[in-house]
Amino acid sequence: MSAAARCSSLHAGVRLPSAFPGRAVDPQHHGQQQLLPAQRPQPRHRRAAPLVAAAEAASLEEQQQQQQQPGSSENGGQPSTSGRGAAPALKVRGAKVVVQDMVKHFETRRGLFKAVNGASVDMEPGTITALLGPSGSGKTTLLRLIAGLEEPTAGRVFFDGEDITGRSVPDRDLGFVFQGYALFKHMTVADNITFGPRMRKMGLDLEAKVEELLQLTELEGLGGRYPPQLSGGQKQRVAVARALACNPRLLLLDEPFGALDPVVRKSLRHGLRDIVRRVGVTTIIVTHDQEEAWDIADHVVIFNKGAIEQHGTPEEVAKEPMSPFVMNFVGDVSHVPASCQLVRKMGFHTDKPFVMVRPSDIRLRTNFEECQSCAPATVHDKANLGKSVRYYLRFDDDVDVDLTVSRKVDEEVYDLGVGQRVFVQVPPAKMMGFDYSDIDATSAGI
Ligand SMILES: Nc1ncnc2c1ncn2[C@@H]1O[C@H](COP(=O)(O)OP(=O)(O)OP(=O)(O)O)[C@@H](O)[C@H]1O
Repeated sequence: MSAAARCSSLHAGVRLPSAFPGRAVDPQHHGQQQLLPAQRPQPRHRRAAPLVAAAEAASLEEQQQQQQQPGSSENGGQPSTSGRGAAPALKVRGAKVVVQDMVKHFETRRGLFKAVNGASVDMEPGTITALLGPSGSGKTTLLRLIAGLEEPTAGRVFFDGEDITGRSVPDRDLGFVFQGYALFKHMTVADNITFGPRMRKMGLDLEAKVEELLQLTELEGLGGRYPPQLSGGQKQRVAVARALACNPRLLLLDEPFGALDPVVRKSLRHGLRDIVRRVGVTTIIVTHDQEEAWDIADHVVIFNKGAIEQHGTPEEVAKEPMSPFVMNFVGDVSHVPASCQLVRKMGFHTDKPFVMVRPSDIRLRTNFEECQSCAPATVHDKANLGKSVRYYLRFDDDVDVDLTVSRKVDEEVYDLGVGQRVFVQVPPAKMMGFDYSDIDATSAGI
């Protein structure tokens, strides 16, 4: 198998199956809703990327299952999106990273500011962890603390059990990719890639290294170009190749796709996932894009006001949000008064004034006889969003809840008209009481 073929996931428009069966098609996140009318087929409850049609999700799932057959992984037992192994020279043993009680205070004119406030998280070797959270919640600061670019006020970082908190940046075996890529414009692609090994006098066969990395990142033939002669996606791949040139055991990416348009982003993130899996490097990515985090990461860490609100697999965090903040931050929710008909009918009790409901937890029926405990509502409006359809449901006490379904699901299952009566059920266990102060993401500081 040629290296070019190995990197096929980097081709724009090529869609690789997810390496994580069951996650990329999770109905709990950006979910598809359930409609259970009489004599209607039940929808397939799975999620691909938001608004991906159920048929596409089904075919993805089949591909994922094939990928997961015993013996299908050639990457040290790790799932591989391509079923192909890394070039041996590029393969590394990713570090196990443990962040313990990390605190960072910045001096500001208004006093000390707590940017990171007691963050603890473990990252297993070779895994991808996404740091997610609102702007200013401390994601980049934690990344910089792990890199050694900031000195912690308190807390420790361990690589493979070794305390590296006091080590300099070059002594940490890291690779970096930043949003702007920070490529050297006056150097060729090849020189950009070999910059690190040359500075560190690593004594590598630089020509061979460049070839391997150009192949891995599908940039063959572009080694002699200068950065201004590259597209945004190509620059991003050069940045990844350069970050991997010193065989890092931890790769840190801060909004690596931020400057790219959504189509290129999607294609590149699948390529990146494939590359880091094959190389085996432990990877931490800061992103604002939840779809990106869900698509690429084994673990997600949700930040709020400098603290970690929750971390776990994307499924865990989406299905079992542990706080109103996480439930509100991850995926779609509707906010309704705790005293409204829907909440009372479902028998949900809370001492909070509001309740969150995920559209993906809504069950609809068109026949009251089938669900006498349901809350009646009317389809108040229906919006065609291209690949999806949004229904606006109005309950009899004038409380509104909306839900979005893919066009295919709508055609095959929903097909409701404006003014139609529906009967709504939401499992009380899926509701969460909250006050607006619980979901306020304004930075705390001190
Ligand atoms: N050098 C600094 N001095 C003072 N405050 C800082 C410094 N660096 C970061 N901060 C503050 O710390 C908080 C966390 O910043 P950080 O960049 O980690 O947030 P973030 O979650 O990465 O945000 P974004 O998603 O917008 O990049 C912010 O309020 C920021 O203003």
